[in-house]
Amino acid sequence: MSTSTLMRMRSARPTGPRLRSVPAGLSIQARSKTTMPFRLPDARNEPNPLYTKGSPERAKLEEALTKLRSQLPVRSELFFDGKLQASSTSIDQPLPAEHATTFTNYPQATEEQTLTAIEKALEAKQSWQDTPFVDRASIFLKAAELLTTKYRYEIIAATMLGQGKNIWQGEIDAAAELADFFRLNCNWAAEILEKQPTRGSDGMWSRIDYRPLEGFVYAISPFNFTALGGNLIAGPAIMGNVVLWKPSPSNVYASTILYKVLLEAGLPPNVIQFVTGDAQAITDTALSHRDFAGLNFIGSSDVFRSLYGRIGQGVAAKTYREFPRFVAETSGKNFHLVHPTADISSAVNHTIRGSFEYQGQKCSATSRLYLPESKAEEFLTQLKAGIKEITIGSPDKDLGAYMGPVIHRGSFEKIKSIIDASNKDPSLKLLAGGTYDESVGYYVNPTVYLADSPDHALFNEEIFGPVLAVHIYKDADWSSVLKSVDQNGGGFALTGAVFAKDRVAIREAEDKLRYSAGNFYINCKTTAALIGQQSFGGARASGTNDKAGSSDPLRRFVSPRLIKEEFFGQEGFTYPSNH
Ligand SMILES: NC(=O)c1ccc[n+]([C@@H]2O[C@H](COP(=O)([O-])OP(=O)(O)OC[C@H]3O[C@@H](n4cnc5c(N)ncnc54)[C@H](O)[C@@H]3O)[C@@H](O)[C@H]2O)c1
Ligand SMILES: N[C@@H](CCC=O)C(=O)O
Repeated sequence: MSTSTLMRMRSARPTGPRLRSVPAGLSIQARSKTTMPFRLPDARNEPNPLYTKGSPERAKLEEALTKLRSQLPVRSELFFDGKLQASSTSIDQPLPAEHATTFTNYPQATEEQTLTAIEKALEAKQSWQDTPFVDRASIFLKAAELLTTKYRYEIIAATMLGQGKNIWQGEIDAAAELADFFRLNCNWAAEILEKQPTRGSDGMWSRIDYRPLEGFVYAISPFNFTALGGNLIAGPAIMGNVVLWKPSPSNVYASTILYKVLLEAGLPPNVIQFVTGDAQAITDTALSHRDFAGLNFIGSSDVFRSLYGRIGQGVAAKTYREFPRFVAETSGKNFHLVHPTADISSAVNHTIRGSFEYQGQKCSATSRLYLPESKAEEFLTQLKAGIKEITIGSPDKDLGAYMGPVIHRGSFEKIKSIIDASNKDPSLKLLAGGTYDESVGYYVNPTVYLADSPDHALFNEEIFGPVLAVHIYKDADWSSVLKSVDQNGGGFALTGAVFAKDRVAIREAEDKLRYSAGNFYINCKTTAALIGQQSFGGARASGTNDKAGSSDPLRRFVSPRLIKEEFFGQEGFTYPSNH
């Protein structure tokens, strides 16, 4: 064998670590059609106007609310195959604040329509995945701009009336968080596309082609955040996937606006199919399809369990071409654990917000509170005083109200039955609320029970309403209360917070509660993770913990292909050691 042949052979094998220089996060080459490097706008969070009385933003929002009121009931859409679709049946969503008024009616897709939507999405797949990343990203960046300008007040108003949110809750959800998701998903996608092998050898180049999944992604969104539907579709779509989106029946109208904004921003109509109607029927059709490739779900754990089981059966029966991916963020039973050294008034304020903002209808809402005996009276006195200041009212007729209605009759009935049973339970002491009023809308007063036992059902069932369970522990029992916090919570592990000044106590809580919450907060409430700063998700029964608000879930919706290319021909097949 000639010397030159040996040298070439060696050069085709790894010669040790060698870092290729990757331009610091800037130069993303789209897979096709464009070779221009580009830089995405820096990741940022949308600023929130304050909406104080008399401010220009408040005036614009009031105008949008008045206009929306005058149009009720508004029509939600069924949109697939590039156009609005007719439907022979539709369902009414009452206004949560006034159940006698219909907020919207939304069409119900037939099985045939759902199938057509899937087929049309699959037809659009090739051209969407061939669309350069720069163009896909640009559509979502433009949609964020439209949402925060032209459509800001319209979509906030829709979220306020349809979901029963006050101004602040509407703003942080439907304008800010939604725009953050559209913008930051572009940055996260870029982060993934840039992840390329950094070790190389002379004579060859290895690279990764981040392929979208081969089939379609099925996105199912919950009622409580307009932004979450936007995130469930945006992540997979920016990575080049086509998506069948089934919005929540209790968030159809705001989701319709969101969808139309994407079309206006230039999204080809068949990339995301907007299919409304019966959850089980649409899901049956989607999960029976050979091209079902991934589920992006946010909702309750029980629904996810049934979907997981159903997909498992499909996998066992070889229904699908590929093993479907799932990303699912589900329920919580979230705790505030207060140490004797805590700043009590701060912990009280955080607890009021965590438990009662948006009527406790955040997956992250605080619903378990653990107080040390030495500070319990001080804490509870302040808590009760704070609750007395809480105002409740219609999102648009009483703009100053802190709380509004819960979402629908099903939710109201569930909370009401828990309150009725708790009011009669001798092992519970009612500290605040315990009342509700459905004469006009689905209103539940902020409610607090003190429980004899930390094992009571109130510490273990997700209520999804403004009901807080309190347990008082002896100061000396800090270690055993940590155990109780971990072991209760209904098997969920979404969010939790410790309030303390003592660093040793904080360290102990952080260590002992390592698996009790996917988002663990120190001296701040369990709600309000800020996209891009606090990625979000829980394990155990709270979901797959893929951390919404980061690049992680996007990685689930790509199927990387490793490409290795050699630059020299192979001359001979024997090894040097053969000679
Ligand atoms: N962890 C998170 O990030 C997060 C965020 C928001 C909400 N949530 C959870 O979501 C729940 C509240 O939202 P919700 O009331 O809309 O939840 P839900 O589970 O009732 O519904 C969620 C979605 O699933 C659909 N669905 C319901 N039954 C179905 C079935 N049998 N088959 C297929 N789809 C079905 C609904 O139509 C909706 O689109 C709470 O449990 C809350 O904790 C979690
Ligand atoms: N990410 C939100 C909760 C979303 C669930 O409802 C929060 O952190 O409060």
